[in-house]
Amino acid sequence: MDLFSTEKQHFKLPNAELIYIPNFFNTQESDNYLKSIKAETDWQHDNITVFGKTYKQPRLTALFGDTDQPYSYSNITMYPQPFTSTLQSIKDKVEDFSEEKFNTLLINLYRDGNDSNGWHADNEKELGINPVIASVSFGEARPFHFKHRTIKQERHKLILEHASLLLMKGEMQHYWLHQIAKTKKEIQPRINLTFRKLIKL
Ligand SMILES: O=C(O)CCC(=O)C(=O)O
Ligand SMILES: [Fe+2]
Repeated sequence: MDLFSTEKQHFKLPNAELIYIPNFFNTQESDNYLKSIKAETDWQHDNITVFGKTYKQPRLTALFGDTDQPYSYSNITMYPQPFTSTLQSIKDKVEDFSEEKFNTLLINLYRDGNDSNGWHADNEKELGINPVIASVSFGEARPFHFKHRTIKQERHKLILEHASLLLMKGEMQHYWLHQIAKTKKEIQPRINLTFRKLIKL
């Protein structure tokens, strides 16, 4: 099922709340953000270990934070860099809209259709119970697939367009998995920023 339309969308799903805002930023500023974040970020290309085998992660990443608290997922530990003024101004706008405070930002760079992000939930302990995650997209539109862990007919996709904001809320990270799949299409790079709030455990 395709839930997408061009209007601001508020989806009330079983065990999740999703809010999608196309054109949260204007096109011109988003074009500039895409270029400057891509060029100015010190990208990492980490190894991940899945079922005992080690691979290069199929995308580049970077972590930014207000604190020096590291963030660990899939056997990777990332150490934050301080927010740049560009990233801080994006964060301010996302915080104003969402009425949430974030202290950590994970950025993904999907260089082309071979880059992806496999099925997972953002359910690390340091995100707390029912985290709000704010996800900003610049560049090539990519489908965001999400599926309920136990209600098998609950499988959806949302196209995350250039300049958009997606808020994931409620119990989403407990009951749902999400992914960005590979594609054979010739596509341009995409940058995704996920703002998170890490708590001290
Ligand atoms: O690229 C996206 O839209 C999703 C990124 C994501 O799920 C993550 O970094 O945890
Ligand atoms: Fe995620």
